[in-house]
Amino acid sequence: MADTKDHGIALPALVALVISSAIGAGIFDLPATLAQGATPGAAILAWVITGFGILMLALSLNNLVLNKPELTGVSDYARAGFGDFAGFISGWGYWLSAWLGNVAFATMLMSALGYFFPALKSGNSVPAIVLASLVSWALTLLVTRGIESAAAINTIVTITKLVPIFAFVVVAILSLKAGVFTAHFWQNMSTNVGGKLVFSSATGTGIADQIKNCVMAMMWVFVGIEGATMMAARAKKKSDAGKATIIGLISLLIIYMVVSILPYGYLSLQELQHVQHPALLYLFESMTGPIGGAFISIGLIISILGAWLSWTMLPVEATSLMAEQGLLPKWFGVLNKYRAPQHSLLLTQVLIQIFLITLLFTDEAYNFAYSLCTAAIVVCYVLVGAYQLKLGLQLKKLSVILPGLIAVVFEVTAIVFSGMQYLWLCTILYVLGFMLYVRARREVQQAISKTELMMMGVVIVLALGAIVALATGNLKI
Ligand SMILES: NC(=[NH2+])NCCC[C@H](N)C(=O)O
Repeated sequence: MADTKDHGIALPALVALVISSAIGAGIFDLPATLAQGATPGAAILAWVITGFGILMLALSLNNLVLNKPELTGVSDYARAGFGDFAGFISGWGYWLSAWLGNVAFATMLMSALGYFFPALKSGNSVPAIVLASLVSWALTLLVTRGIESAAAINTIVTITKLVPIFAFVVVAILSLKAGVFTAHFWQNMSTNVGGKLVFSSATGTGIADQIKNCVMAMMWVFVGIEGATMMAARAKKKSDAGKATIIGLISLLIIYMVVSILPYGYLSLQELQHVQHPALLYLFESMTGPIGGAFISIGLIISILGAWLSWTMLPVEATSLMAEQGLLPKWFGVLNKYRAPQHSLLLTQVLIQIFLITLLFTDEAYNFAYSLCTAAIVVCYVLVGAYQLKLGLQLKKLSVILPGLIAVVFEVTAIVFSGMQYLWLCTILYVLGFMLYVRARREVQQAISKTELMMMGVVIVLALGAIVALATGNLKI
């Protein structure tokens, strides 16, 4: 295979792709999300750890893309490495994650609109849920009518989301009150490292707990990186793909760190914890005035709508592929006259609708939705890392083994310590998947193996446990 393609994507464009595909809604609330659980010192440490873990995942994906070009989509790696059932587990997780993330987008979009229309502010008031549902149905309808995201639209969306973020960074630097930042930062670092208390009772926990509090949010903002690294296969030069992944990820890490850490130098921790959502918007408003707030809010609205549209198309691509592979019933793959998988789109939208309604009953709608999204995608990420690890062991090559191994260890540790309850909730949605899987296997006349049955059994028991825990109030959402 030639190393250079004539029509491939050049390095700068690839880097931009990696960056813009991960930035959706998360960044716009990062300062408050992190301040709720950590002091700046702990947050920086958490960024370094998460950044490294995700980098290993990205490197694994990159290696797989280049060496297994015949495989498409994240779930294909799981299937190639560990069989059909693993492929199903990964694909279903990816699909769940995609639409659960859209629920988070919905709440964030409403909060952003709340800047202009206060009734929507909380993100999960009745008017907000009604409007979010309408937007969601509209996007689904557009995709059902065969709309494809045009390159021109993507460029506009990328610029409109990056400009406000950079404006925020510049203004935040100018607004830094050196005293606030340095005092808090070092004070926390030293007291934390000493294993004792931090300056605020609100985060009166040790450094390990503070890191734990950040990890889900930090992983959430990196979701989407897998799509961009897959695009790397279309690079002009093969070697550019790896470079783009690394440069893109490090740039992203820097942007996230700067955006989330600077505000610690503008407001005290207590104030930061109580900033309205989306935090970036209200921080910018307080730094520059109401026009500044409107500016960020419009950037945010466009960013979310753009990301939401692509995340409406992505999950049904996954289910179509699964239908083709006999992992889901053929019903999922049926295309309408616009070549869109309409059944799958409709089912996804109905589930989003149900979830949007349940948000009325949670206090932390946004946190709840993004944590579920992150937990679900961790399932796919672990399987990607595991496949990379398996290939590395076969090749006996440390440079292949290490990224896979570290990615697996990072993802598993992160979810065990930070998001177990969300993963547990996801098992309920897996039960729905199993019913479809069993049907699909019958369609392609494949028997379900004993191991598969056993694994399903375990998940079903866990799911029942989750339902009981929810009903008895032992599992809080
Ligand atoms: N709908 C989704 N599944 N979105 C996942 C991407 C989230 C993105 N990283 C963000 O920060 O907003």
